Amino acid sequence: MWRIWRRVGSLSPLFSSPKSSILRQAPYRLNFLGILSTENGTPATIGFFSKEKTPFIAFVLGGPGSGKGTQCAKIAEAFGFTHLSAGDLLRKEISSNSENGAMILATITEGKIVPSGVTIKLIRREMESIENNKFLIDGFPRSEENRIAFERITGVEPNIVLFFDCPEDEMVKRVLGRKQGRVDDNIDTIKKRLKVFAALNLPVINHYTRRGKVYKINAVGTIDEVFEKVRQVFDDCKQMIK
Ligand SMILES: Nc1ncnc2c1ncn2[C@@H]1O[C@H](COP(=O)(O)OP(=O)(O)O)[C@@H](O)[C@H]1O
Ligand SMILES: O=c1ccn([C@@H]2O[C@H](COP(=O)(O)OP(=O)(O)O)[C@@H](O)[C@H]2O)c(=O)[nH]1
Ligand SMILES: [Mg+2]
Repeated sequence: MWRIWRRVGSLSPLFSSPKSSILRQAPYRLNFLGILSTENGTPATIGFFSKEKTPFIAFVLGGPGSGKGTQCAKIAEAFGFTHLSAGDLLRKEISSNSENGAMILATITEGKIVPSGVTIKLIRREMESIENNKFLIDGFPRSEENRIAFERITGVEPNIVLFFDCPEDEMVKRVLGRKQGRVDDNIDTIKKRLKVFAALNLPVINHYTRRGKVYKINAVGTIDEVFEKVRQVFDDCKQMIK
C-alpha cells in the first residue's frame, strides 16, 4: 500500500489532516504511457507508475515573483531533487520553434494559462527522460483544470505542495527587478498575472489544503531566510522521500 503518515509540525498551519495518502487509492490508473495498471500492479507497468518507480512529487506554487524558481534551485541542490519549471519548459518550446510556439508566446504575453495538454506533455517528457525519483514541479498546476488533467493522466497526486505566500507589492517589485528579458515581466502583464493567480491558482492551493498537503511559507525575507523555512519542511518530510 502506498500509504504514508506525515508528522504535523508548527511549520504547517494549513494542515487539515495529520495523515494523507501518497496516491489516491483508485482501483486502476493510467500511467504516462497510457497503460492501464491495476492496484496490485498487473499488468506490469513501465515508467513512474510501477510501484518501484513512483516518484516523490512536490508542486511548488505561489504568485509571480514569490521566489519559486529561486528556492527550487536551492532545494534541488540541497536535497537531490530534479527541478522542472513549467514556465521554463514552455519558454523552451517557444525558442525551439515548435508548432505550439506562437500560441504559447501569445498566452504568456497575456498572462493567461497554456492549455493543460501542452504543459503536461512537456512535464511528462522530462519526467520520463530523467533518472530521478524526486521532482519539484515549479509553477504548475496553475488552475483546477491543470490539476485535474494532471491527476487524471498520471493517476497520482503530489506528495506535498509548497506555497510561497508573498504580498502583491513585493511580488511586483521582484518581477520588475528580475531582468531576464521575459516578455511577461512588465507592469501590464504582471497585473493580469496577479488576477489570474487569485482567480485560478489559489483554488488549486485551497484544494490541496483541504487534502492536508500544503506547506505555506512566508516568502518575505532574504533568499537564505526563506530557504531556512523550506529546509525545515524537507527535513520534516525525510521519512516520506525515498
Ligand atoms: N527572498 C527574496 N528576496 C528578494 N528577492 C528575491 C527573493 N527570492 C527571489 N528573489 C528575486 O526575485 C525575482 C523573482 O524570483 P523567482 O525565483 O524568479 O520567482 P518566481 O519563480 O516565483 O516568479 C528574481 O529576480 C529573484 O532573484
Ligand atoms: O503551468 C504553467 C506554467 C506557466 N504558464 C505560463 O507561463 C507564464 C510564466 O510562468 P512561470 O512559472 O515561468 O512564471 P513565474 O511565476 O515563475 O514568474 C505564466 O504566466 C503562464 O502564462 C502556463 O501557462 N502554465
Ligand atoms: Mg519562476
